[in-house]
Amino acid sequence: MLTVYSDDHRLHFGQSELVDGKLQPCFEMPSRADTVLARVRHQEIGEVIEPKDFGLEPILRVHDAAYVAFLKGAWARWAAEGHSCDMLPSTFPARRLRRDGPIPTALHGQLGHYCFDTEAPITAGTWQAVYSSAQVALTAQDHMRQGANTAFALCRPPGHHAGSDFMGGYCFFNNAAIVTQAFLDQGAKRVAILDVDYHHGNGTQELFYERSDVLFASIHGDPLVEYPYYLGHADERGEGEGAGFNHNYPLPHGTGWDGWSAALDDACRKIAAYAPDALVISLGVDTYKDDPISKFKLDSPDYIRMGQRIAALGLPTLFIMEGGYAVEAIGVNAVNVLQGYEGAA
Ligand SMILES: NCCCNCCCCCC(O)(O)C(F)(F)F
Ligand SMILES: [Zn+2]
Repeated sequence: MLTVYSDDHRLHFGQSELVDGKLQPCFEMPSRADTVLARVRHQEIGEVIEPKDFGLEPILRVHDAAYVAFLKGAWARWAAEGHSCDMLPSTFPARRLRRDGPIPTALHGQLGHYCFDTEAPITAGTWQAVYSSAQVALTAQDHMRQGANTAFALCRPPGHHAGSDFMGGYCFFNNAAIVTQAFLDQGAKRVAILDVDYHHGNGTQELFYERSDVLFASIHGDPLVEYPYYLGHADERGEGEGAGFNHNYPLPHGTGWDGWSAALDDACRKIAAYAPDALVISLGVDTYKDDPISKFKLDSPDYIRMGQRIAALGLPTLFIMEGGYAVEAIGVNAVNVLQGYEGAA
């Protein structure tokens, strides 16, 4: 299996996230990608290549142009105002404030408009890192366009919380959505996205919620008790054209393989019935029992089983790296999925 990776990810290293009232070091750190890459190489799962540059166009097929322009120019404006620390929002358009009114011209006003939380710090290198992360995903997708049946996009920063015009939860560009749209633009009729990250892929859901050419299935911590809190319930089944093409599997804290895999089996049944031309996996491994910010109980052998069940669908499958914060185990767990998929584990 080909892996696509870019060293540009280390240009993004937020120094602080606001958690429990305190600025704390970011869990989403460069060593995450380094550890996965080391395991890819150690297990010799296949070639590792750098991304090609497909430009902004495929990104703009998913993300709002004003949002992309904001992201691209944000740091320079922040630095010009004399700041050198991470750029984080402090004011948001909550209910009954005008969310679709005039976008403020002030930097802080724009920042709150384009963020949904205080967990996507913009730094000097963030633009380059997120641009390259999207190119990593697009290069893996291009490998499949050329005939490969699978590929692994070792993306960092992750993407599944990012919507058309907002960032949050360590995410800026929705890599899984960008490659999904690329498959469709290249002639695919239907694409399924299976999000196995511990957190609901609210951004991915939002992007395809009213469409029937993308089926979205997500297995995640119940939003009643888990981030992102405000999307990811089982009654969210899609709207309009998209009704019936969105499947959420919210699960309680403490869920282990038995409960988790029951949801996986149901999601796989729905994906099989949908008969997509391609399957995109938002591969987060923060479902791991020792993950510092998550509360499921999967263990490393379970990730092999996860890969095996995904393989049983017999679909062209593109793996997109999302979350996972037990850095010592993220390599084994992510690559276990890939090796389970390939039957090599
Ligand atoms: N007290 C709640 C803290 C929640 N902090 C934000 C968690 C973000 C999770 C990001 C992720 O793992 O879903 C991604 F895949 F996008 F990286
Ligand atoms: Zn996550």
